[in-house]
Amino acid sequence: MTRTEQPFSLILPSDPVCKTLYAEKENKVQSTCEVLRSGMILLRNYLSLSEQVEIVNICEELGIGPGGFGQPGYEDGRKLQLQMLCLGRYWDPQTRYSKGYGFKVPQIPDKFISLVETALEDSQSFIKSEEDQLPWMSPNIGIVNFYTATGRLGIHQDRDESWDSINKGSPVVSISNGDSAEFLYGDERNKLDEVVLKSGDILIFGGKKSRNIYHGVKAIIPNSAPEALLKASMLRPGRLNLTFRQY
Ligand SMILES: O=C(O)CCC(=O)C(=O)O
Ligand SMILES: [Fe+2]
Repeated sequence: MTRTEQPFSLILPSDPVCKTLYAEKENKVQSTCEVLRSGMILLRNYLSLSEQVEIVNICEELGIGPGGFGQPGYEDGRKLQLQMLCLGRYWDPQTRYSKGYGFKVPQIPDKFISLVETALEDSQSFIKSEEDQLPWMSPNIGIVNFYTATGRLGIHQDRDESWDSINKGSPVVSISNGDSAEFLYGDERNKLDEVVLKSGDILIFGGKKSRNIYHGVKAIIPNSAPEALLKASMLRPGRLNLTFRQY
């Protein structure tokens, strides 16, 4: 991964007093649980405003430090259209999972581990049929992506984890913050459904039927982030997505 010349900051310069005031004005929207397909669950509005602000702050702290955000790319110079921060293990499209190069990869903060585990527990208790049930996992790797308004992520499968993890359908847990994304998914690369992932949503996909789905981010919807989040966190325009898995 090429480290950007200047460390990449998620946050716009702001007045700290104003931040606190907005963070206190919490207005939690009702969350819902939706089965998109067998093994694919969307927890809508799952995160409160203060949880979203905390996620931005934790990612900012890790992201501007050593081993922080960078724009990963290929040997031929092509780059992914996003800024990436790896947790637990380094990943880039060229070398896949590796130890990284000359910097320590930050560990997944405990806050994120417990958030992922709670979301997975909630999904498991929502799923009634044995056949559609999601296997348990405790995350040890995470990827944080920041997309600006022109950011996107090509259609791919998540298949760089261990054979054991993929084979048992260990779920991927994806947390969205900031601007919404048009997210594509399906069994075939050329036949995809679309769902809009919004700030505070958690998407989970796993099990035999959905762990290997093709998916990608078609587009970011500009100016769609909740105003309260922007005011409370000073997150720059764009989308912050965190995905967690067990290696
Ligand atoms: O940003 C997203 O919603 C998807 C991220 C993703 O697919 C990945 O990191 O593998
Ligand atoms: Fe992915």
